[in-house]
Order: sequence, then structure tokens, then C-alpha cells
Amino acid sequence: MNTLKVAMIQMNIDKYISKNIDTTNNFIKKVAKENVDIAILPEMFCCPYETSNFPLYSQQENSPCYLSISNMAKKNKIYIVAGSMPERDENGNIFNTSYVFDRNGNQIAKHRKMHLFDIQIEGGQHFKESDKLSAGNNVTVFNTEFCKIGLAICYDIRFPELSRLMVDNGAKIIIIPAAFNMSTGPSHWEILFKSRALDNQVYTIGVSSARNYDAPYISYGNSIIVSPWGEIIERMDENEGYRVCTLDLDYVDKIRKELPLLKHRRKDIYKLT
Ligand SMILES: O=C(O)CCC(=O)C(=O)O
Repeated sequence: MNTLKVAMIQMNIDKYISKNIDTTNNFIKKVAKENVDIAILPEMFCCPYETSNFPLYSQQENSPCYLSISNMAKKNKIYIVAGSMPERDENGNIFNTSYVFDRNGNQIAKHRKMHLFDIQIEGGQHFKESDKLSAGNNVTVFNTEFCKIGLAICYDIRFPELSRLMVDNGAKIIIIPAAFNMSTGPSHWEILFKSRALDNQVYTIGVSSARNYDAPYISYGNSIIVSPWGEIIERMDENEGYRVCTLDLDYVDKIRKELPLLKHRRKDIYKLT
């Protein structure tokens, strides 16, 4: 059987970066003891999710925060999908960026959120990432000894074209560090992870920050794993914690063989004439 163990780390986000790094370190040590292969952190795991914070917390690659996560990966011999952090480039542009480190602490992937989260729900959530952030332009798929894995951030999951491109590129798992909110989370979170899993016959994994009612942006929590058959195989509540889950990659192949959706596509007619 071709399996791997993943851990969803649903952490509370503090205003101090150092506290967030300590929290991450404690979780990584715990999950490494359970022989986890890939640990996943939430979106903006080191920065309270607020547009005004992005410039204040933004750091260039190789920042102390970046290096401490890389060191944790190396020390614990574990892959870490470092949720996301505000990344500042040499021109001062800021991106919502997820880095992936391998078991030697080397960066093997980097995804800059491609779809910026600008919403205005009447009587509900308002947010405008584009006030402070720039969008990334690249689809991200990275390789491991288990399989290829697609990576995107939160709002990116709403765009089926992106997941499909990852799958066309060989992904059998799609990982989404996220922070849905109390307006869209209860209505859309589960459906989105099920839909992307079902239409691509992949495992989808959404890792959220824990809910904090004192924060200006209240995260939905509910970190989730959905199978290629569209079933929820792990789901957390709103509280801080972690969950370990073994994924069977042969099951992806089995589902794709039994119900060959990807093969049955009519790419020859998917054009507007
Ligand atoms: O799509 C949503 O409803 C939430 C997206 C979000 O919170 C984000 O992209 O950070």
C-alpha cells in the first residue's frame, strides 16, 4: 500500500511572531513523534489575518520566521507546508505566500496566492486583500517520494480551473492552507473541499487557523480532509489542536479507474464557437 501520514495543525494566531513560531515548534515536535510525513500550517500562521498587518509583518525570503520553519523541518525530518506568510519582494510588493520545506529543510515549493480575497457580504464579512497584497501568477505542484501535490491558498480553492491544472500536472493531493470566516465558512467550506475532491478525484486538505472570537477576522476552523470519493475523512471543530490522518494513494488510482472522469473528458469540444 502506498500511504503517507499528514497532520493538520489548526493553531491560534498570536500577535507576536515569536509566539507563533513557538506554537508551531511545539506542534511539529508532537506530530513528528507520530511519524507524520507532511505537517500543514494554516494561512497567515504568523500574522493575525488583517490587511493592515500584512505590510507590518511582511518579510523577505530567508527571514528569521522562514528559517525557523526550515530548521524545524530539518530537525524533525518532516515536510512542512508553511501555511502562508506575508512575503515582501525586492520591489516592496507583498504576497500571501506559502513555502514548502522538505525533510532536509530545503525549500521545494513556493505558492503566491493567485486570487485575492476581496469580498463584501451585506451584514457579514468584508475584506480587501488587494488593498495591500499583489497576486501570484503561478500554478504550484511539488513532488515528494509519495506523489505530486498541488498547493494553493484559501480563496484559490473557489476557482476550479486552478485545481484542474494541478491535477493535469499530476497532483493526487491538493493542500489548501486557509482561514475561511463565519459568513462563508458555514455555507461553503465543506462543499468546496468536496467539490474539488470529487471533480478531480484527489484528496483535498484544508487547514485553517483556530477560531478566536476576539480577533477582528474570526476564522471558521473546521480543518478538513476529503477523499477522492468525496467523503469527509477528517474534520476538526473550531478549537486549537491537530489531527493526524493516513492517506492511501492507491485509493486515488482505484477511484480514477472505476469512474474514469478525467479520461472521459471531451477536451475536443470544450471551446466556445
Ligand atoms: O473564500 C472564502 O470564503 C474565504 C477566503 C479567505 O478567507 C481567504 O482567501 O483568505
